[in-house]
Amino acid sequence: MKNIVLIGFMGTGKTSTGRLLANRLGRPFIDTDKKIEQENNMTIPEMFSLYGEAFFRQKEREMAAKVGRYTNAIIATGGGIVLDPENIVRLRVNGYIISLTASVEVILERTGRRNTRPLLNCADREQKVTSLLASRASLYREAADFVIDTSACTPQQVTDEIIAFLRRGGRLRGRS
Ligand SMILES: Nc1ncnc2c1ncn2[C@@H]1O[C@H](COP(=O)(O)OP(=O)(O)O)[C@@H](O)[C@H]1O
Ligand SMILES: O=C(O)C1=C[C@@H](OP(=O)(O)O)[C@@H](O)[C@H](O)C1
Ligand SMILES: [Mg+2]
Repeated sequence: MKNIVLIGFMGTGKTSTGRLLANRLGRPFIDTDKKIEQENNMTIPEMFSLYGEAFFRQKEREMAAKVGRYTNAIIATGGGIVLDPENIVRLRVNGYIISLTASVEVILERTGRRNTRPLLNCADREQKVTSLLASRASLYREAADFVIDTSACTPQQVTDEIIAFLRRGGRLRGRS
């Protein structure tokens, strides 16, 4: 079976929805960030501060190539996976690409709880989210087989939508 690959901005719920979806479908769950941390024995904030963002992006590229060869898995990616179009090419070979979106307000609320995202470790988080989102929104949209706005949905409802998408045979039927 094809992988289900969740893409989207930080705080759209890729990690939590992916885990829930995998549990519900009884399929393996992989979070690329978590796997990068485990394989390098270092957290992402440590990686950014010790070696810089470019180092993390290289690890992320290698991880996209690796998990792109899996089958049957639910794969939650990091929000920057779309920055290299080759990552999407590799993830699409065996997978449906599902983009989760959310409003700036919701993203700020969800990412404000724990400070684990180095890119949002700044004075003006709202300005940062707004500008990063503006620069990435088209990348998420263009990569997606299906788009789900999670702003007013629980993770449970988002997984329901993904399961309905799969039951339709992964065919796009309008984007919500
Ligand atoms: N649909 C949702 N509704 C409410 N809270 C959510 C939803 N999805 C995720 N969250 C919460 O938002 C925070 C960020 O979610 P996470 O899954 O880590 O997002 P991502 O992996 O896309 O950055 C977590 O505290 C999580 O519990
Ligand atoms: O958007 C980004 O560039 C990033 C998103 C993070 O993952 P989440 O989207 O799961 O928060 C993590 O990969 C890293 O902090 C960089
Ligand atoms: Mg995540």
